[in-house]
Amino acid sequence: MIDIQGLSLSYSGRQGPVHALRGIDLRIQSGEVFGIIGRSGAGKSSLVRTINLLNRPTAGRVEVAGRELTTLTAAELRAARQDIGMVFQHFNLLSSRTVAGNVALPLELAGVPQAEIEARIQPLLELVGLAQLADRYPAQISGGQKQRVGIARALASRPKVLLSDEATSALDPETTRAILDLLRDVNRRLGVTIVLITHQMQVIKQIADRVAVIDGGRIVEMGPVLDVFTRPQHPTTRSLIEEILPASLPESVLQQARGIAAQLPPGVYAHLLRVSYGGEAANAPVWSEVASLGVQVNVLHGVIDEIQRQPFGMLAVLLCGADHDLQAAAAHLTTRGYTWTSVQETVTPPGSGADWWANTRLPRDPDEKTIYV
Ligand SMILES: Nc1ncnc2c1ncn2[C@@H]1O[C@H](COP(=O)(O)OP(=O)(O)OP(=O)(O)O)[C@@H](O)[C@H]1O
Repeated sequence: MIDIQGLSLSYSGRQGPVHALRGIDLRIQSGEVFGIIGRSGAGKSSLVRTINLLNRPTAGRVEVAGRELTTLTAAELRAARQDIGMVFQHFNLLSSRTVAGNVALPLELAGVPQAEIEARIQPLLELVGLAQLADRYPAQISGGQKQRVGIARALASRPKVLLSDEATSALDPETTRAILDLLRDVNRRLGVTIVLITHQMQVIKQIADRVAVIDGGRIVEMGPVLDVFTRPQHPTTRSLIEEILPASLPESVLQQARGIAAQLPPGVYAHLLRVSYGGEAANAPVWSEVASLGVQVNVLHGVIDEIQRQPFGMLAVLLCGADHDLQAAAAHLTTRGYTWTSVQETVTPPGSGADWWANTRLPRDPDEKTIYV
């Protein structure tokens, strides 16, 4: 549905050009909900505004619904944009028009006959749950309701693609969930492809099928959401996921781990792991299997949730056992499709010194210091 190749965009700034997009390649399938996430300034808005050519790229091509947009004349582009609806963070409603009047506006501008406009408006308002508020003005409705108007307006021209630029960033968490549910519903019922820009992993987790992580105008990681959550590869992705389970374990959890570790008999070691898993991997009775290897399991902290109706978990787990049993336990987690990293230094009991850890020979994750300590 969307095919982007070699897309670059530079703005002219006071101190020379600003390279907002640097060679983006992206293919989004028909019917997908595709999330694009990144920190402030990463290039998200630049990218989404280039997909409907509100920004004209410096280089590269943008194909939407089979049409290469950069080659179209102004009139052809206006026609092509009927296939692309857009939802904005701050709703962009006309305060002088009612809810129904706002939804009708793009159809009026496109010259759709009045009778057809009236026939289209009511089903749209019903779809977004605003059938009773058609005659209210924007000042008389809530933020969530305003965004519902924005979504109905974006759908009025029956687009194939809906671009959502931080559509929920101005809303509270509960309203955010409701609006994301609505977008999911629109995607399923109408088959509209949705491209969703956000800086929040929670948003991606709730609604997206696949996600691209953008950083410095480049896509640094891309994949199905569950894979990216359970096996993040890029530091930016990892830091965005920390929104779900923070990088620093609470001091109380570390104290608990230290307390347990301090009481272990000679020859028994403690190893604090941060473990993540998702999908099929959640079906196995992993912790009882690890326990049967002679390793004590203490789940100290974490989240268990779902992504795309599949189980997903991120846990801080203290494993205690003999050296070779700990190694077997870690290998077993890997076999079962769990990913893990060590949180070592933080649980070393005071006074035990380096030797205490030197005796545990679990392989160390090279990134461990940058992640979960
Ligand atoms: N009109 C402009 N002129 C010059 N530079 C711009 C312009 N718009 C954006 N930029 C710069 O381009 C880069 C990407 O900006 P963009 O707005 O796409 O990022 P973003 O990821 O959407 O950020 P945010 O979440 O803060 O909106 C930034 O360095 C920004 O300062």
